[in-house]
This record gives sequence, structure tokens and C-alpha cells, in this order.
Amino acid sequence: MPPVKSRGGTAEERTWRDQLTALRNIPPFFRLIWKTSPSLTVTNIVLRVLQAALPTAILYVGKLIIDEVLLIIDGTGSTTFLWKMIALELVLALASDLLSRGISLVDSLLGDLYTNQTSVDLMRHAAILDLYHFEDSEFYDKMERARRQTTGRSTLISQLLAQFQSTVTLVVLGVSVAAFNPWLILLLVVAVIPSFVQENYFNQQVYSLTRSWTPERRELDYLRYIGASDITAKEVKIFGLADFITERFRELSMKYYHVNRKLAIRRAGWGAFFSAVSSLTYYGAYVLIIFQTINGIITVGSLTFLAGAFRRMQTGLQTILSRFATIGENALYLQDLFDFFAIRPNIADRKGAIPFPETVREGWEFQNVSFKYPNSENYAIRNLSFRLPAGEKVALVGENGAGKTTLVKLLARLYEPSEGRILLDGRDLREYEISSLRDNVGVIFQDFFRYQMTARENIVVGRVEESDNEDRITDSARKSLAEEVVESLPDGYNQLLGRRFANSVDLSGGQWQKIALARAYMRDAQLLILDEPTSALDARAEYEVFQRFTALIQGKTAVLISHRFSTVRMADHILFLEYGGLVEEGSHEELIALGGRYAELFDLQAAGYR
Ligand SMILES: Nc1ncnc2c1ncn2[C@@H]1O[C@H](COP(=O)(O)OP(=O)(O)OP(=O)(O)O)[C@@H](O)[C@H]1O
Repeated sequence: MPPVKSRGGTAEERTWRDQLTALRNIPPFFRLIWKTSPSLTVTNIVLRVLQAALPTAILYVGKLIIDEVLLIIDGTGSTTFLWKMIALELVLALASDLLSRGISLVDSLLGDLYTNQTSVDLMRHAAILDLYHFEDSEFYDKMERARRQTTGRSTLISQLLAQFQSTVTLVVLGVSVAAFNPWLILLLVVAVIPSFVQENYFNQQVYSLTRSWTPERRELDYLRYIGASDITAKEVKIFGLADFITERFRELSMKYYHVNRKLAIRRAGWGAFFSAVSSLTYYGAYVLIIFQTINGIITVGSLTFLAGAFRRMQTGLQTILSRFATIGENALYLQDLFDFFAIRPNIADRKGAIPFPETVREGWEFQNVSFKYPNSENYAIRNLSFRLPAGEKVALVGENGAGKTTLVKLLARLYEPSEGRILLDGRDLREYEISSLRDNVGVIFQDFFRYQMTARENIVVGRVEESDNEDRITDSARKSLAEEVVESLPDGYNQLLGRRFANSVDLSGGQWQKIALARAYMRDAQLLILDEPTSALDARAEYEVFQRFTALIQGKTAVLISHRFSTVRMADHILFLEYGGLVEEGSHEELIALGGRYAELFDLQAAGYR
């Protein structure tokens, strides 16, 4: 499987053209906005079109007022008309205020909805991806960047819509100004374009910088996290790591600050220069209009209209262009989001996938299965063949790194074999529907997750569909010995567990394991796998847990992983793994009689207890 490719090129290679091409992300982005809420989108556009016409209207009414005042001074004007115009301007100003409030309200509502919607989409998509994706650092970077898009990109919505509004305003103003003096339009373009090019250049530099520093920024986040987190606090104190972590954070963050500062200073310098150029052009245009008025070509009212309109057009065009650059830049970031959504899982249902058997008849069979992790050169499982008959309890034994957990992941189809195949009732595991396979294979891993939620929820995650089934929850807790843990909690099943939230209670490792084990009983899985979720229990408790487990799941198939032989010997069949391969198999008695590796390790452990 090829690694997830990063979008082409290093930071320096990113060009202006990239930003332009990134604009192609705008239509799909707009579709996302539309999908978020068609009614809010339409409302927003309508309000903005109305608002866009107002500046020209207000300026024009202002011109009429001034001209009328001058006529009244000359004795030829009409006061009624003057008052009408003043009233009209007031109404327009009030309407403009109302419209901007309305627009920012709709913007923020739409932005919030968009953030929620994309966060949900992101989580949904992450859920269908392969496990290996999460173990790939490049993918992780991409996911982190995409995650930022969910919140950061909601401003792009208002930018995009504001851009539309500014353009309409500019066109309306432009048409009316050109009616008086077309040269003013040319002057405007000359004043604004160089500034735009500069703006764009620096935006692109900032993007390149941010992007090329992604790994460092991730490290900074990580350091910030381990420097102040409930999970690390214990070790940080014991080992006196505070200075070590903060110093590392300080060094890295200052390095980032310095490169950033250099760019910010250059950007500010050039920005100031082009602002001066644009002020000069404005006054050039102003002088031109004043001369026209003095020469009687236009009225004083038109002078104020044109001066005002020119000023507005200039800032308007500047805003449009620089916003265009920001939109381009944002659209580049948007690419990260779309790239993330474009990643497809490799482990997916095949065409004509069949449901998991109602009842497994024969069982599972590994046929010359080999497996390499995508990011690794070495085989974690090598040429493994064995049978796992339906209804049998099999134990996996082997030293650390022998491949036990990997075998379990293959059985649960979190990964697929690199070579060989796994059969279930004579058919390749890949022919079965993933969802029904997952329903029927329950695994409790050694690093099961401790949800910072209630005790009930920690059990219910075993099968969320049964979250209202009180009997099933209490029954599962009883079976896994979690009941006594729950009974000792002040709030029982509703007790918040962990350390993250107020009023929560943290459990010991063994207590957590009993809660996690209840998840296994929540499901009706036909194959249940316990991958050392009992390591924190003492030997007697583990023995008891496994004994109950094998008795309670009568008729179902189970795979047990434990480093304790007292537990392992309970299994019907034992597989002894070494370096990803099978070295011995049989019942406990058979393996002891064989006098091989299993017997040797068993003696070693037994000696420790004598
Ligand atoms: N996500 C991974 N990426 C790359 N290599 C991995 C990954 N997980 C495990 N490995 C490697 O695969 C081999 C088998 O690991 P596995 O976790 O299956 O062993 P195990 O028998 O379950 O060990 P333990 O008793 O310590 O739990 C080891 O060499 C390990 O380093």
C-alpha cells in the first residue's frame, strides 16, 4: 500500500499559481456551505445585494442635497425637495445599519453551523479510514491540518460572501463614476494593483512557512500537552522534567517566532510603501476633480460625490484584491480538508460482500499468513498457518513482540495479510461485510481506551445499540466483576470516571480493566478476543476472570492472550509464537510433554512461584 502522498512540493516551490489553482476549491466549498443551510445562504446573499447598492445611493443623495443647498442659496432651489432628500438619506443610513447587523448575524450562524457540520464529517470520515492511517505521521499531519479547517475556515464563508458584496458595490460605484469621468477608473487601477501583488506574495510566504513548520508545530503542541496534563503530571514531578520540557518548548517556539518575525517585518515595510502610493493617487484624483469643478464642468455636489466615490472605490478595490489573496490562501488550506476527505480506506467492502455467518460452523483458518506493518521493513507475522475451530478457546503465548496483538488485528480485519489468507468457514475474510464482521468479533485490547465518561457509558461502548438495555449492562458488569467496582463508586453507574472533568473518580488499573471487560459481554460476538486486558489484575483475579469468561461464553470462540501460564493452561488449545511464526501448538499437557519452548517458559514462571 503506498504511503499517503503529501501535496506536491516544498515550501519554496509553492507559487502564486498554486493559489490561483486553489481557487477551484471554492465551488466545492460553496457546496459545503449550501449543504450546511440553504436558507441561511440565500438570506445572506439577498441581504448583501441590498447592502451593496446602498453606498452609491447614499453618496448620490448627498450630491443632490449639496446641489440643492447651493440652488437655495442662489434662490432657485426647493426646500421641500431638500427635506425629502435628507429624509431619504436618513432612511438609507438606517437601512444600512440594519442590513450590516443582519449580515453579521447570518454570517456567524452559518459559520457555527458549518463548523459543526465539518467536524461531524471529519469524525465520520476518520472512522472509515484504516488503522494504519493513524499510525502514519504524514497522514497525521494532514488530519491535523484538516481538523484546523473545521474551525479556521468558517471565516472563509463570510470572506467569500463579503467579496461578492464588495464586487457588486464596486460595479455600481464604478458605473456611476465612469459616467462622470472614465479616467478616474484608470487611475484607480494603477493605484491598487502593485499593492495587491505585494500582498499576495506575502500571503503565500506565510502559508509556505506555516506549512513547512507543521512537524515543529505539532511538536510544540505535544510539548505543551505533556508539560501540563493529568496523564504526565506524575512522571513530570518524579523525574523533575518540568525544566527539560519547558526549555525544549521555549527553544523551539522562539525559533519559530524569529522566522515569523522576519517575514512580518518585511511585510509591514512593503505594505507601508504601497499605502503611501495609494494616498498619492487619491490626492491626484482629488485635484483633478477640483479643477473640473472650478472650471464649471461639474457641480459642487458632483465633486463631493466623485471624491467620496473614488475614495470608496479605492478602499473597496483594495479590500477586494487583498481579500482575494486571503481567499486564495484559505483555499489552499482548504485543499488540506479536501485531501483528507479524498483519502479512501483500503480495507473496505468488496463488491458482493456477504454477511457474517449466523453461526460460525467450521471456524477460522490462517493459511501461510505473513504481515508487515506499512511503515516497517520487518515481518510482524511470518508464514503463519493454524486453525481456530468454532467454539474453541485458544490462547496465544509468546514473548513481547512475538506478534500476538498483530495476529488479533488481522483476525478483526483491522489489517489485512500482506501474503497468504485468512479463511472463515472456508471463505476469505475479505469476502465478508466489514460491519457485520465487526459486530461479530469483539476485542478488548491491552491498551483499551479509558473514556472520561460515566461508568455506564464505559461499559455501553461495548455495544452502543444496547445503551438503554439496563439488564444487559448490569449483567455484563456482573460477569466481568465490574459490578463490585461500580458499587463502590459514589454515583454508581452514573459516576463520571477519570480525571479530566469535575466530580470524576479515577480507578485503579485493575478496576478499569474490569469495567473494560464488561464491554466484551455487552456484545453478542461469535468471536471474543481478550488481548491482555487483565495484566493489571493480580494472578488470582486474572485466573478468576478468565475462568468466568470461558464458562460464560460457552459455545463461542475465544482467543486469550496472557503472559500468565496459570491462565493460559485453561485454554483448549495453545499457540506458541516466536518472531511472528508458530513454533509449537497443542494443549497445555501436550506442550509440557513436548518439553520445548513452552515447557521451558512454564517452568521458569512456575519456579518463580515456588
Ligand atoms: N503499528 C506498528 N507499526 C509497526 N510495527 C509494529 C506496530 N505494532 C507492532 N509492531 C511490530 O510488530 C511486531 C509484533 O508486535 P505485536 O504487538 O504483535 O507483539 P505482541 O506479541 O503482541 O507483544 P506484547 O506481548 O508486547 O504485547 C513487533 O516487532 C512490533 O515492533
